[in-house]
Amino acid sequence: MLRWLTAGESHGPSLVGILEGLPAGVPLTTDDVKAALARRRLGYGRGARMKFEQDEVTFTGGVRHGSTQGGPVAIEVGNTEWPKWQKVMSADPVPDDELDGLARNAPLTRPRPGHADFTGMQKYGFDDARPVLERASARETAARVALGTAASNFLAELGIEMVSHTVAVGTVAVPEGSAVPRASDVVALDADPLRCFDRATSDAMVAEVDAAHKEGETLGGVVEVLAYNLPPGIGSYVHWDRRLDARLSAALMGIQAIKGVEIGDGFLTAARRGSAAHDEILRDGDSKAVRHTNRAGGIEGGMSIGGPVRVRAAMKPIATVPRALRTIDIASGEEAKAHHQRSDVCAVPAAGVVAEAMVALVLAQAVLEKFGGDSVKETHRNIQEYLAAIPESLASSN
Ligand SMILES: Cc1cc2nc3c(=O)[nH]c(=O)nc-3n(C[C@H](O)[C@H](O)[C@H](O)COP(=O)(O)O)c2cc1C
Ligand SMILES: C=C(O[C@@H]1CC(C(=O)O)=C[C@@H](OP(=O)(O)O)[C@H]1O)C(=O)O
Repeated sequence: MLRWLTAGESHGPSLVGILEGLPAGVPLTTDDVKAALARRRLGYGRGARMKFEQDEVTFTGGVRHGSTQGGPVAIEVGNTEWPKWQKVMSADPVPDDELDGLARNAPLTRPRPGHADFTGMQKYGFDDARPVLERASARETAARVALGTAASNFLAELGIEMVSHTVAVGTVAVPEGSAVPRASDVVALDADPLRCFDRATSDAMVAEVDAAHKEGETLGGVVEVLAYNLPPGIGSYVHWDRRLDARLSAALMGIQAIKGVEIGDGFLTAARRGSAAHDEILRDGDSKAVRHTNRAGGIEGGMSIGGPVRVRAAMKPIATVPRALRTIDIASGEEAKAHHQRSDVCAVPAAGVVAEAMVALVLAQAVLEKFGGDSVKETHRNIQEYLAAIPESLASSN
């Protein structure tokens, strides 16, 4: 079974990700991971930290000469800002006189509504929000994107390709029925300030971010991930926790600040009449079955149907609002304004890259469950055999 785990704090020396269960023979290099991490730093509206901080990538296991070996893949994402945080975040005890007067070490006692600060302090018994926010921070998503690179390289070897894009920022959304990107559009998407596929909407999104920034506000939005060429039958209808839609939803909801997930047309479908809600099964000429619509987002009965998988995730606005929200100062017991030093105005484009990584991990896991394989070649062979064994009467072309 493919499984993964991350460790590390926002201002620690590094984040670490471990991915276990990936077959041997997946092409994977330091540059691949660096490129993916650079994409996660993109996006109009991100804070200063994205510019001065760098991710340093080191493989510490599982990869040799640019190819996975079958053992756990371990990736370390070092943080170039570590020297500034060494004392504050030291694993070993630091003498009081060395910490005294360090601004970075001042206790954070005004928890931010919308972040993990307050309840994290209650739960772990801290009187300072620092240890909570260090792990709750979405900096952790750098480790997930690093692992997602390995998963998407595996999927690419099987012909499965992915792309993500921004479909809404605040109240600005791409028009209903707009064209969706293909994997080959990634370069153009990454060059867009909001990673939006629609030029006019992207311009309006930039204006929305500028307006929010000026007013001391923050923004959320919606991202979409598409996966092409997934064989039919990935996932299962037999148990709730093996359904592909359930697993994708959990993975996307597990990203910091994601508050809603849609599979295909999702909530829109709920308002439709049945005759306009599904994807009819038609004949492609005289041969294969084909769908001319993709309302279901490529998933029926908890299984991929062979068409593009399409999922959306809704992100709430950033919790560190410059126009700080009311809270309680835990030290004084008085009402106060929540702490704010700096923050992203909008991190929706970055969330799209993270969502793509999470979808890649779940799809790689589900593909391996169905097809197995200790080498990519074996997985590939198993997929080919499965597809070849589907009787002509059931063959589909998308
Ligand atoms: C890519 C990304 C960047 C984020 N940047 C910030 C930020 O700069 N400031 C902030 O307060 N929250 C930021 N967040 C959101 C917090 O991590 C999130 O609000 C926090 O985990 C609480 O959300 P939850 O209730 O969903 O866990 C970011 C989230 C993501 C996915
Ligand atoms: C560091 C990253 O994102 C951070 C996620 C984050 C949060 O609260 O989630 C808060 C910000 O950090 P800080 O409060 O130190 O400015 C973001 O910069 C990153 O994505 O690499």
